[in-house]
Amino acid sequence: MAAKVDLVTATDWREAKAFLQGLSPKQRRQHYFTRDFLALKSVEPWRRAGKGARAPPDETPRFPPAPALAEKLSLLRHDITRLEVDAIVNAANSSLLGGGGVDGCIHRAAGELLGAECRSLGGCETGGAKLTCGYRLPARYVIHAVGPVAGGQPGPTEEAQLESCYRSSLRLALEHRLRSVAFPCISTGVFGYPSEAAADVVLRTLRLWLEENAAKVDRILICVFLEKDEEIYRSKLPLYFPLA
Ligand SMILES: NC(=O)c1ccc[n+]([C@H]2O[C@H](COP(=O)([O-])OP(=O)(O)OC[C@H]3O[C@@H](n4cnc5c(N)ncnc54)[C@H](O)[C@@H]3O)[C@@H](O)[C@H]2O)c1
Repeated sequence: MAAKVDLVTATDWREAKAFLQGLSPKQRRQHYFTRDFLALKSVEPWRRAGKGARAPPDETPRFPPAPALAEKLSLLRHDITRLEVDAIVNAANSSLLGGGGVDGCIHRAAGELLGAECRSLGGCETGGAKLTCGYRLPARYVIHAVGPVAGGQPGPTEEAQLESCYRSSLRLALEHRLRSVAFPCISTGVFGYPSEAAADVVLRTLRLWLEENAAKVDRILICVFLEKDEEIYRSKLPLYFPLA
């Protein structure tokens, strides 16, 4: 077992990462930045939470019902830094050196060691993703994904880059045998990707990905922050993950 590390004062991210990776889930809880975390078992799968959701009356489902896939997906409105999952995805920028928005929240909650490990990564291209330890987060890992800067007018390139963020993040999760991954609404804040258009890209991507990989994960969580995003996803989920 690696030597005990104080995550508040430690300066060596490699030592801290090795220490955390050697801890049981129960032991890790002593190092969280918050006591107010949300355990995965407290988050309902869409198969149950979506019972009352209705698609817009003039729209028809784009995929057939797939209850088994709806068991692997969750929608929740929460602060992503408080989710106790294998990985949370960060809406980063190509420097990976932090910033504002959800990026700022994640770096503040994880602590200085997250920035130290990010500095060792040498940035990340748009549409790509890189993995770090979660440090003081309840999430074991952070997957830093770089979304497109859409500035309100996404074209085919930005749409493909947004899809690539999700696929790259999920590929990393499988490579590291992570079974629960929470996504924020990547690119829909400062990067200006319209929320409705982004939700269509996200839900189509997650539906197709889960059709191929459902057995390899326990849960994919869409973690929105704004009420408007919760409403958008609740109205679009029945189009991509119809329950009957
Ligand atoms: N000055 C800066 O460098 C600066 C300023 C603002 C944002 N940013 C960030 O914004 C850029 C990425 O843009 P983006 O639109 O992909 O990201 P974003 O602007 O963080 O928005 C992405 C989504 O995350 C949501 N969000 C914010 N906080 C949380 C939270 N605690 N939990 C869950 N969701 C949350 C937010 O409402 C939005 O729906 C990056 O540069 C990143 O650093 C940077």
